[in-house]
Amino acid sequence: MNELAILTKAMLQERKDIVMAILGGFIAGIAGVCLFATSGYLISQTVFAPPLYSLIVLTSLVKILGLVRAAARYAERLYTHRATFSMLSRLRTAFFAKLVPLTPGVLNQKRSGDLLSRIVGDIESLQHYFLRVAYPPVIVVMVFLATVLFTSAFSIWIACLFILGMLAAAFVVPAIVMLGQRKNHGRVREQRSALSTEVTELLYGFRDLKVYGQLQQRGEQLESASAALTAEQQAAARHLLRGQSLHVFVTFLISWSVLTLGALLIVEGSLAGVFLAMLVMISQTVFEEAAALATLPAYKQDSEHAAKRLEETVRAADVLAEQPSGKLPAGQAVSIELSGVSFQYEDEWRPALKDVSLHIPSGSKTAIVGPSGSGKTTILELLLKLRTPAEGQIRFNTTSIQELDEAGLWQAANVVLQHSHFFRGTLRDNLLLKEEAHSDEALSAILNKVQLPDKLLDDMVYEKGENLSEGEKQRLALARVMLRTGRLWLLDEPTSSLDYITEQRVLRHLLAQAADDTLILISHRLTGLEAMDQILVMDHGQVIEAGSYSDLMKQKGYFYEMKQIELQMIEGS
Ligand SMILES: Nc1ncnc2c1ncn2[C@@H]1O[C@H](COP(=O)(O)OP(=O)(O)OP(=O)(O)O)[C@@H](O)[C@H]1O
Repeated sequence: MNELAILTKAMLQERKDIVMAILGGFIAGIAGVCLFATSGYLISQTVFAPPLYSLIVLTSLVKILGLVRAAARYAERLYTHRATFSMLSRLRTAFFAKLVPLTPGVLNQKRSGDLLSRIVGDIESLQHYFLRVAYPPVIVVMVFLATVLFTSAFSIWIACLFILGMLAAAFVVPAIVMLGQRKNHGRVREQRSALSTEVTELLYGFRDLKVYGQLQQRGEQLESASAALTAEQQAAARHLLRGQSLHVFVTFLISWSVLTLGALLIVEGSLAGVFLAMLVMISQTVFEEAAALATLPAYKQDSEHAAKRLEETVRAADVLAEQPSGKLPAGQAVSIELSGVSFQYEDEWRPALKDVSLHIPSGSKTAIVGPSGSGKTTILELLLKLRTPAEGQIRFNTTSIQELDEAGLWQAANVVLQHSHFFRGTLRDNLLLKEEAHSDEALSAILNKVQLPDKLLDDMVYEKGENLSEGEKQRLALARVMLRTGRLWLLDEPTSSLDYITEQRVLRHLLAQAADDTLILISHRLTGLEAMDQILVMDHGQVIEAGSYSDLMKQKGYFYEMKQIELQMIEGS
């Protein structure tokens, strides 16, 4: 199956362990059959009061076979599990490698809880494919053929009975299980996604839900999702149990049939009575090996469904697989040109950007201002190749953005997005996200520049920066970016939560560092923009005014109006 190609590839990569596992499984299976056959024969032999040495040989054989079986089973378990865990780790890595390039797109379409459940649950389900789908039939066939060959030496009829029993165990029982499985196909997985989604939403929105008095209602929703998952899991477990019981029933049916047929053959004189117990014991052991076949279709369907969902999640990655190799010139400031750029978000009725053309000279400082929703952030996202324009061209120097490798672009840009993420760890860990080498002195100097002199590098930061104020988060994000050496700065409202004085101090250091670099600053506030070479004013996805601060003030257009309103508000407050 197409969806399982990645799994088959992972299995091939573990072929050494798989061969060892098959060898161990075969030896354990055959040793088990021989052990019970010998025990049966030993029991029958004792009736004839055989010489002591033959009893000693038989009991020793039983002991040796017991040991061999245990050792081979241990080896089988060791190698199958080692292969499974290595495959799981390969699958996770392969899935993440495909997921990372398309993360912005995937996150738009999928709820994060669903994505989490796919990453964790579905990949884990794939471990069953090797352990419970691909591997058991190989062992069953090998052990069974050897057993049938051995049995046929005593009675061809009993060998035929074994074949009949195996057909029932390998095809009829799994087919019955499969029929039942169709009914609850994928329901456990869907319920797990639903629960995971509820949990993440509750965790992310805990504070807001509490403040708005919605916590109880959400808690009840979570409980009902949990109960639904438990019910589906119980139904699936009951179904598997029914399959296993059916298999045990077939095993006993065959054992009784062997006993009856054997008795008839003994009466007929075509089978020596001393072998009857041996054949009955063999029938019980050889079908024990085939128990895994009863649940095989259920696991097969489950693995295929998991593989399909994972494939759906990363399908777009194949489209994006070919990455251009162009790079921004290292150590040089770049110019940026947008000509006739339009962009519309999926499922949105109006474009976020309409025919935007602008030029940003290399080494210049540009501010983009405009009302909320006017398309400022969208421009940055297009420049970072997080989104692709529907129309128009974007060029860095003379190179089209389509020819640039996105990783190289991110490497060359110093970016602060509207919401920076903070991880649980020390302040130092959060500053050195890229594992760049910076001394503690350099880190402390940066903390001073962003007006956080009281913070210590060993201070703990909680998950998502819970113990930091919004202003502190913004200053730490700026400190992070100021530790980088890129010559292109893309800053999306990096100081919106700072008071005016702190903002001006931080921006002064930042502009000094970026003196010769190309810098784009998105700003809601219009204060301090005198230092910018040009200001682009946006409204409804278009650049409606462009020029230096003094030009725009002289024009007395939209920017001038906005400035007057801001001044009135400052005076009024
Ligand atoms: N992920 C998205 N999916 C769909 N529409 C979006 C998405 N992000 C933004 N938009 C829409 O695109 C338009 C431009 O948004 P954008 O974030 O670029 O504006 P902005 O000027 O940066 O706003 P703000 O100043 O509030 O950050 C808005 O109408 C917004 O609703």
